[in-house]
Amino acid sequence: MDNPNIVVNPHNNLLTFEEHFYALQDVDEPNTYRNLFPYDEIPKIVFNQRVVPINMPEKIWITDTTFRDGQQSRAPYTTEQIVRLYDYMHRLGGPNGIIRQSEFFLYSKKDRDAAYKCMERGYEFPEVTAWIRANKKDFELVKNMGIKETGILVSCSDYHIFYKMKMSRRQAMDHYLSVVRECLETGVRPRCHLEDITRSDIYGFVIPFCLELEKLGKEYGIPVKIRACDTMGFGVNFTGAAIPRSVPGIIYGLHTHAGVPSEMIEWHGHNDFYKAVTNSTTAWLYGACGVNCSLFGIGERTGNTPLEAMVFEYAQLKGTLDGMDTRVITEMAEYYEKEIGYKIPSRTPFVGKNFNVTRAGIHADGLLKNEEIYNIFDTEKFLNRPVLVAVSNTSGLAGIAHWINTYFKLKGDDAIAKTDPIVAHVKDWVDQEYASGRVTVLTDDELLAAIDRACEACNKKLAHE
Ligand SMILES: CC(C)C(=O)C(=O)O
Repeated sequence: MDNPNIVVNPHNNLLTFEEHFYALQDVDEPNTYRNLFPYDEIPKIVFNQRVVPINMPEKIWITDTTFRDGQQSRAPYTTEQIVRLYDYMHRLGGPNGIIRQSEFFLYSKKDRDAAYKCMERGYEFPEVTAWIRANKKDFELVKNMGIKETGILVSCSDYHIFYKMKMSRRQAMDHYLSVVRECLETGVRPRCHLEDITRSDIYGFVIPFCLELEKLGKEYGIPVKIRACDTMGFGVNFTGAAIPRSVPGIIYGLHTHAGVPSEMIEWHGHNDFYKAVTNSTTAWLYGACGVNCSLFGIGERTGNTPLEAMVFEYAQLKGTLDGMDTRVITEMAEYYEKEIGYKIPSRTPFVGKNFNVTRAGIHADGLLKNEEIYNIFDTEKFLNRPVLVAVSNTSGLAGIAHWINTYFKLKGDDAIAKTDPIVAHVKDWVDQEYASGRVTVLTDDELLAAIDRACEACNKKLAHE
């Protein structure tokens, strides 16, 4: 054989090198990786010291699952709410389409109406894609609606294959391939959601399966997307950690061994171990172009990767926002709280009420001297959210002065100093409040009233002098 990349198997079929080495391992018993996931113990992170190279694609992007995985975990949005959020996402993602796609259920008429209404907006980005039952009728529906891509569930761990689907790996793979073929026959681009990849047999199932998917895609001239779903949030990004938990290892395997181009690899994370954001960033760094996110991380259990977080990860990695308008994030948060009625936890980065609010007096003193000392970046410029000091028993004169300056937008020579008598008056009142047993922070209205009283008192004093 001249070509060293072609191998002849015992049945005399010509196999590529990868197919030969990564043949499906059709095991009799499920591999549940009991050493990693003992179930009656906390899952383990093990290291095999295999290190794979960083390989960030030149173009990276975000895809959105707010209306699919995000909606699975809450009461359905109304059509108007979906369209409004979609409009916001279009503005946030900017003209370069950094928020590239958004996926929609098409099960009910209401689902389809929402998808239609978003498509009618005529935006190039985010492209509307589908999530459907994997059968011919639904592929036809996708096609007839003019949608080019649909998600298809292809669960890949033995937990799913053996326990949920009650199949062997071979049966599962054949079943998935026949469904994907049907999709390709309709002319719709399949996006294969490899559910539970972080508990799957990467070499024994995932890579052989992806090699077959690649072949199918080539046969139909339609590239097949691979979405690596960290369904239970088990992924880790530590150097030298072993697959299937290693995010770098999984992305490397898909790209290098299964030959999936970076543009066709997407990571879908969950936050069960607080790692959704960092795992998604890792997926970018090791060769996935796409990370799939939901707005504010709202999704199953602990949620998905928050979309707004990846906007800032993008900017940090690329050194540019590439046209994204981050101020829209604040508008979305306000809309979400006022119109949808969801209270964003106050400490949520970038959007929570307190994300850039400092309370301790000593910090407030620093802020008053130079706000960079206690603010992550110019949050007023990028999020329309000036850095704030909440007034409490520990705020001190500096905290109260900062609150007044921020609230009344007093800058430069107009700014009030912590030595101003008005500040001292307000502080006396604050001290009395806490001395009489108060434990909560002061509200804006209470502070405004205290400032009015302080101004009156100072004016009276001036009049007497
Ligand atoms: C159901 C699948 C596709 C998913 O969203 C996940 O694995 O989190």
